Amino acid sequence: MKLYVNIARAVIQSLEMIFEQGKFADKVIEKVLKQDPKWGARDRRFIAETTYDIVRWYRLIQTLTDTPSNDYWSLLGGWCVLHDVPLPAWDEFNRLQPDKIQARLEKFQQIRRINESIPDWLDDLGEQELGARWDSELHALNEEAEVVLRTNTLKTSPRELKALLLEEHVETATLPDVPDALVLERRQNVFRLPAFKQGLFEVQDAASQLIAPFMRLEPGMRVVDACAGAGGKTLHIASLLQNKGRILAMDTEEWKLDELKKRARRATASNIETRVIDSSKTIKRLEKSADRLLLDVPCSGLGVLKRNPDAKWKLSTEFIQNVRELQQHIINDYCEMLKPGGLMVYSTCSIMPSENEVQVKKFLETQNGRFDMLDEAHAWPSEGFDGFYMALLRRLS
Ligand SMILES: C[S@@+](CC[C@H](N)C(=O)[O-])C[C@H]1O[C@@H](n2cnc3c(N)ncnc32)[C@H](O)[C@@H]1O
Repeated sequence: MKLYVNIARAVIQSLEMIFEQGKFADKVIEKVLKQDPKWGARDRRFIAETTYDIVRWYRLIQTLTDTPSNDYWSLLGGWCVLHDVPLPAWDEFNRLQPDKIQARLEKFQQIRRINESIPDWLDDLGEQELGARWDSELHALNEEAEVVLRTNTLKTSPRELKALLLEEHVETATLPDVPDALVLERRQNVFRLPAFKQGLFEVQDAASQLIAPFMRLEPGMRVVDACAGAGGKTLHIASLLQNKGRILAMDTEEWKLDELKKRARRATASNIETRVIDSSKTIKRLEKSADRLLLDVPCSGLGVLKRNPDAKWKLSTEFIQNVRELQQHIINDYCEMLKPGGLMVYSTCSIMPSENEVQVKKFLETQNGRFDMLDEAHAWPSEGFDGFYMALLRRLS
């Protein structure tokens, strides 16, 4: 493995955009990779994977190289040393001493927050909230995320899709507990495949694919997805309803709903209506209208650090506190859209109890017996996919 200067520059540029300009890692990679059409698949993979890896291990590499936090060349050099990539004799790497880096690795491996590369405050929070479980979950959150597809059952079956992808040289594996999921054997860009353009699948983590089936949907139902975003779960709901019944997809961000509409067209999901939430009146008008309600609320994202490792450097205690308040507001106000006897799912992609079971408990207490909980489940990062929480609640009156 040899490091070429234009590839190294692309990694440095990506790191600067993520750390200095606060941009999201996935968007940065997408933009940087468009810069040079001559880069082959290996170069592209190297730029993307190395950037993600340095973001993931930022604190560890910075400690080992003993450099200022914005010295991205030293971070890349440190990454090369740790991955046995020969350091080119470039001025940018002059100050690095590979032997020292290796020696410091042994020392700092003993300190979890450095070895697992996490800010002190976040390590404290995880420990406080999850106790002994935090150690294994934190470790798992540093693994690379799998690429998982969700078969669009409005157009094909997992079996047919698997065979078709194989013809396109994409090998996948099925998952026994997630019927529509296919896991890629080898990471690759699936958005270029004809099968994607034909709407035969969406990319959606296996844990995220547990949410829609948890809603106990039946074709013909009236469903409200109140925090629909760009519609990852809305489209899954549409598949499960077999295009029968109605889905109202809502969000405060219009641009996300616009993206949802595009995806729905590709998927031939014909029963989705979108509505922007611009005031509390939008919710009030829908009182007692839904058989099923999904509240996939905004959260810290602390269950999905495998795919968004930059979040651990951007989150703050203040943000998490604000998001907890928003979650309480959403569950208490939006629950009124449910018909008596209807079911709602409260879900997050966080593993922190303060955003999950604690929120649901607080909600049930304030509702004085109007709701009860029928079921609750966790998907843990240590089980191989993203971390999610889901609670199934019933409106009694
Ligand atoms: C976890 S994301 C939803 C992801 C989406 N359900 C999916 O599966 O792709 C939470 C969404 O809630 C939206 N949101 C934020 N504040 C909201 C509010 N007060 N009411 C409804 N949605 C809100 C955000 O714009 C974001 O799209």
